Amino acid sequence: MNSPISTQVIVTAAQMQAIENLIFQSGMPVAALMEKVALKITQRIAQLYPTHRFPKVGMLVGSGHNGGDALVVARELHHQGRQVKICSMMPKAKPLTRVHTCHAKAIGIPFVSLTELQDCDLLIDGIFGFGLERDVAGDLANSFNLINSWQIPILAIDLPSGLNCDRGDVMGTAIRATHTLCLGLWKRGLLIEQALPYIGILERVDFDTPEQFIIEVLGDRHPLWRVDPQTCLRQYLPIPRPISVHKYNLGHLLLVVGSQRYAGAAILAALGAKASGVGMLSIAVPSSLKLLVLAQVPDALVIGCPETDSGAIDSLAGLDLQKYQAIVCGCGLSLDANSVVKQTIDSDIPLVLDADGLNAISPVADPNFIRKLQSRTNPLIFTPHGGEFSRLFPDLMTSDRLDALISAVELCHATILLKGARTMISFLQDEKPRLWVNPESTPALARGGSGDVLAGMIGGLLAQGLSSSDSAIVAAVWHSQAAISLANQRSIMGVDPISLAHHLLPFLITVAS
Ligand SMILES: NC(=O)C1=CN([C@@H]2O[C@H](COP(=O)(O)OP(=O)(O)OC[C@H]3O[C@@H](n4cnc5c(N)ncnc54)[C@H](O)[C@@H]3O)[C@@H](O)[C@H]2O)[C@H](O)CC1
Ligand SMILES: [K+]
Repeated sequence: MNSPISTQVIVTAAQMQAIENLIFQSGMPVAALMEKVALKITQRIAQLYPTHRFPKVGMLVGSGHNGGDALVVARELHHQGRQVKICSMMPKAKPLTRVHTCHAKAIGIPFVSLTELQDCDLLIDGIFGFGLERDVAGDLANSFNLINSWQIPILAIDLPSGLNCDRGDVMGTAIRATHTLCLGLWKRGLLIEQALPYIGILERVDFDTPEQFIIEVLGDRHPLWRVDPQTCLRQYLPIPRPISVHKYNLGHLLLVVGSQRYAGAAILAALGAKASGVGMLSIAVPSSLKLLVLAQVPDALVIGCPETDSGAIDSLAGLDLQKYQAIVCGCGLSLDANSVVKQTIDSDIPLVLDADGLNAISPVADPNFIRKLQSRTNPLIFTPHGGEFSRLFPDLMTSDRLDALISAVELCHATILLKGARTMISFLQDEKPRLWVNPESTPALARGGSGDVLAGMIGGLLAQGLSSSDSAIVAAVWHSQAAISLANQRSIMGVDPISLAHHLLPFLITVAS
């Protein structure tokens, strides 16, 4: 994923502070950086919240440099003609915050009690940034709850006050922002699902963090990265095709999918795979589903397999798995096809395991089986949602999502795509774990069948020669961006999986233009 490092790296508060210290030690004054950051915040406020619609702005100011940022913003907004009021939320302040307080008073900005901010059109949250040390409690917690009850738009500087910068959890209570301007580098806690209800729309305000300082603190094998969706799609899609290429050189993908109970999943995975542009698509289904699937995907080679009494695939007898460039196994398979799943793992062909393909191997606990997974020479991709992940790795879900995912990857050496409001993809790179967060999605995707489309897309990209990590990341970004685009056209209720699959390619044209 080729973008400047500062646009993609995810850091903890301690790492951000260490990078900031290098900036200061090299000669940049703290006050100068605060001015630079605050001016950029002010410019963004002017774009997002124009004066004619948001004339009265209330500043919530804490004791640290987050409060200092807010005071510089207050000064600038005042000079630009807004009606600014400031509420100092804490009695003491750091020296730099104190001098900005004095200046703001001297130029006539009123300092008021909290309740006097209730008539504002916009609130700026500069109470805590990455310096939050303990739970928000007592009167301060009551103030946070009061602010949240007002229904006034709130723009949070760096992060919503009360959110843990690293874990994204609420420390006591937190401000529910409508917009968050993350300063400098992406903070870990802002990319964690439980923080989402507090963050609103998330943006990063760049202040030209020097790359050498980032690398000095993070090293060159930093694990946590945020995908830039537009860059990712432009870099990888559409997959270029030589002018005289043959369909057999564009990958042959096998889907091992479907059961009488879950027939639709086979079709949805096939539609996702088709959109990937894969050269040849074969679909192994229980024989009773063959005509149904063929009618929906006439361009695929549909293979009717022997089936169990319950209508699941009984065996892949007669299929030479070695002739495929990739296999997707699991969508709608049911739990009666477990032996088939084992067969696909034993084949050592690049493999995507989804849904019942994952349930068939849950929990991953037997040391011999783990060794078998580790010793595969070809890519193995797991695509669990949270529930499937917990069943796969019951001992790991106790820690936070990012840590749990990295531990799972270290355990079984697979590429794992953990689905959710912030889908994360982790894998080993040069034997070290790496994790990418897909930062944009839509709740429109919380719908049966979305995951089947995704699994097919990943398989199609894998069969065409993308690495396992690139296949998973590119498919996740494409899937979610197409869903966002479709939701904009048809509302959040209109993103059913068939429509989504049909929208994948038209959406791609809009990205390229
Ligand atoms: N490189 C950058 O990202 C820049 C960051 N800036 C801004 O500075 C803040 C971080 O500032 P800092 O002073 O370290 O911390 P805070 O402003 O978050 O506040 C800490 C302050 O609050 C006290 N405190 C902590 N927890 C509690 C609590 N639960 N209850 C009461 N009081 C608490 C603590 O003792 C401190 O006094 C960063 O987020 C940016 O907004 C720079 O301005 C520009 C560069
Ligand atoms: K804040």
